Amino acid sequence: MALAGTGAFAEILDGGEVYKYYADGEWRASGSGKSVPIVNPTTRKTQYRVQACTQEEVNKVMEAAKVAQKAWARTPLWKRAELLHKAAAILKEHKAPIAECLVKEIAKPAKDAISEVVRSGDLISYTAEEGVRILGEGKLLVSDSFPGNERNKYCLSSKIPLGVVLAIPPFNYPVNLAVSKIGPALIAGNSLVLKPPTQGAVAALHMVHCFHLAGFPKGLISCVTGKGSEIGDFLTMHPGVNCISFTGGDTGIAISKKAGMVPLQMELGGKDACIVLEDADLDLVAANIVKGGFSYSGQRCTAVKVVLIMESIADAVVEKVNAKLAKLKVGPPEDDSDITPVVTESSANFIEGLVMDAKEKGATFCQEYRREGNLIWPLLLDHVRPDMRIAWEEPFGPVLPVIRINSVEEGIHHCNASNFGLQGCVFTRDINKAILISDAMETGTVQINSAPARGPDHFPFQGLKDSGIGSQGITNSINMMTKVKSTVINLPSPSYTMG
Ligand SMILES: NC(=O)C1=CN([C@@H]2O[C@H](COP(=O)(O)OP(=O)(O)OC[C@H]3O[C@@H](n4cnc5c(N)ncnc54)[C@H](OP(=O)(O)O)[C@@H]3O)[C@@H](O)[C@H]2O)C=CC1
Ligand SMILES: O=C(O)[C@H](O)COP(=O)(O)O
Repeated sequence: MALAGTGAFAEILDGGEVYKYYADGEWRASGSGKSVPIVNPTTRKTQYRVQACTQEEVNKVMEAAKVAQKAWARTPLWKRAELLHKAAAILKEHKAPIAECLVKEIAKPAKDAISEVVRSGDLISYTAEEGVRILGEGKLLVSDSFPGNERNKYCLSSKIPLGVVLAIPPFNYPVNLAVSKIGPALIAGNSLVLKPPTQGAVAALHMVHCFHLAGFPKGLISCVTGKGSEIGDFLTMHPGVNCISFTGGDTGIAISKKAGMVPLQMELGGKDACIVLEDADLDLVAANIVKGGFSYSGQRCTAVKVVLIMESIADAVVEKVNAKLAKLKVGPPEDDSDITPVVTESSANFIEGLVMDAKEKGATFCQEYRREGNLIWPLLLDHVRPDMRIAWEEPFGPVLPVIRINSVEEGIHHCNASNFGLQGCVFTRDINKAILISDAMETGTVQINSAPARGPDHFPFQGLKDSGIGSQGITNSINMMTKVKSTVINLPSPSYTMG
């Protein structure tokens, strides 16, 4: 049942073929007269079209954002939170049409699509509450805590907004990884310009409309569409931008080199390692390798991307994983398949390249390699060696390499030799060993006895090395979208309270 672009969302399409972009509180067609096709990964046919916005339209959006932010900064915290709660409720109320967009644009399984929207509403509400708390207090410092000073100065320090935040989320969570930036930016008193991924842009436009329906001030939130390769640099290098929050691949590394003197929040690629010790619960390991490595067809930055398993238990675990992989449902996202088509043909081709390289170099194929269009059947590659590309590169697909190790040190070495440092996980019944290994792994997060995951969304989430800059997670995102202001009261003479 076609839900996208109808009912409450009809004005985004406005009876046309091309979804409009959002600026100054209204839906607009771009003056470029051009549009960007969004190809359905399952049918490989154009599903939707969005505006190819112009640089002039970006300039106007930035000007409006700057003006709107000044008024928004004078909006009481409770009022900001109230509007965010309203947007969250509207988002959850309309989860069906937004989930339909996720199914059609990024082939997200229907149930996962619904849960992404609900999770996003919960994230917005949690952010509203957290923001009221942490932004509702500051610090008072007295001068005499520093040697040689009397108590004749009071310093009041508080967190104030940065200005205009540019948010750029990736295709695989175009709603959740957008609101994970939008919520913190708004509660902190900033305005927000969103450039959604092309694949996922219509889901993002529907999400933006929920903020529109909630009644946010005109110009405070904008959403410009267009290929990142065409409009991206103009956005990230725009003088009107005071902060960039980006989630995606190594594009983020290039952006960090081009951006001006602005705070950057970068959540980039990952090669999350799963280290399995001999005393691990092998059924737990197998379940987490399958869930961690193959959910959403491996298209998660926190997916398990390499298994480093002690030789003595490798056969047993590989057998258990293969048995579970055989039971996964492979097909279209509408049928709630476990494995659905990857997002683009170029992504499928990249994955195939890694598989063929592994084949040439002698990896053991636990399943026949099978691909139909963008649909790739789950594939476990055993006896992978470090000279194979898949030992190091991020397939972002349902293909998982297993490297057999003979010592924990070997596993830690491989994990730390990666350019990535997002998450990792270790399976063992010995908590002391787990802590030692966690401390040794150069990653932002280590999961003990579970697969890597960003959620729940209030946990700090950060990438080291090429996996990112700064930290996400609701509290850390709110804080990084503020700066500190100090106001010092100077007394004519020292004054001490007598107690
Ligand atoms: N660390 C994390 O939390 C996450 C990391 N990722 C990583 O992202 C990658 C897959 O996501 P994907 O969307 O393909 O990543 P990309 O880096 O290709 O794109 C991310 C976003 O950047 C935009 N973009 C592209 N080029 C530019 C540019 N020059 N300037 C500004 N923005 C630009 C894209 O727009 P457009 O779509 O129009 O090109 C998209 O909105 C994987 O490497 C994955 O590991 C994904 C999710 C979460
Ligand atoms: O980047 C991703 O792919 C998401 O951040 C993963 O989120 P999740 O681990 O909660 O699915």
